[in-house]
Amino acid sequence: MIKVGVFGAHGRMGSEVVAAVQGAADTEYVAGVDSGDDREAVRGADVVVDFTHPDAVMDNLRWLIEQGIHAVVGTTGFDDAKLAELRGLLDAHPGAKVLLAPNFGIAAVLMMHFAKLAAPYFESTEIIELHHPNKADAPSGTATRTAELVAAARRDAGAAAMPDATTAEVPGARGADIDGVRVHALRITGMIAHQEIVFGTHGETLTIRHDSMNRASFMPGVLLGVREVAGLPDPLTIGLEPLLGLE
Ligand SMILES: NC(=O)c1ccc[n+]([C@@H]2O[C@H](COP(=O)([O-])OP(=O)(O)OC[C@H]3O[C@@H](n4cnc5c(N)ncnc54)[C@H](O)[C@@H]3O)[C@@H](O)[C@H]2O)c1
Ligand SMILES: O=C(O)C1=N[C@H](C(=O)O)CCC1
Repeated sequence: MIKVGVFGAHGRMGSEVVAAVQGAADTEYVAGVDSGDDREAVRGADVVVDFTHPDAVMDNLRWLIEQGIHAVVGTTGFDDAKLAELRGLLDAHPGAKVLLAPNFGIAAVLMMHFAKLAAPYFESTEIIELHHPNKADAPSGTATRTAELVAAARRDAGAAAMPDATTAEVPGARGADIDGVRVHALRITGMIAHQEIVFGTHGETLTIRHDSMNRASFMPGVLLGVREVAGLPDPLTIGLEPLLGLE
């Protein structure tokens, strides 16, 4: 049995994770920790799953790594500075492994993979992400990672800069520039998590769309992470792709 703790246990995602861990045959739920609770409650866990807040996650990870507890992290809002700090912490405290995935939906991971494959064949690519209005970070972690994957695939293929004649712009009208890829973030009541990647070339367009209909959709990916994290080859793994044989 894999002993599992949950940080953010009272939240929208954390409560789904508690139910998934309690329902799986090979995992044992140790404890849940939410804002203000003592993290000591998860001592004894092999793995802690973190779905908290971009402002809280680094402090949680520092503690877990110092205790040698593996972490499966869904919390978003990671930038280069946070990733560098995380790598430093893992170097200083060998033992704990961290799996950090901006999206645990298997179909969402496939969407990112397909976008990476398509990117070199199109002059233009833009991303539209649509989420519920309670989300703290924009653009989403998924959109940011998709933009980075598209940009890297275009660079590897020697693609020219995307055409864009805009010279007069109301700030924000063209979205955020992530590694040269425009990302547009919508916050819409009633939605959960959705994304479109729109590709265009002469006379043809391609749109790849993914929709999460509920938060249970993320649980197969979270449980896969819980099962695999201890055996991952590197201290830090970003994205679920290697666990699905996609790279
Ligand atoms: N990777 C994925 O597949 C995926 C899917 C959905 C959401 N997310 C991300 O997960 C995060 C949480 O999303 P949510 O919708 O569940 O948010 P939420 O606000 O519903 O839940 C977050 C919970 O964390 C708690 N919390 C805050 N600080 C804490 C701390 N220091 N220790 C313990 N608990 C703390 C809050 O009280 C809250 O209960 C966000 O960053 C979101 O973008 C990722
Ligand atoms: O609900 C959220 O918040 C989500 N966040 C992730 C992101 O930022 O990509 C994944 C989808 C849901």
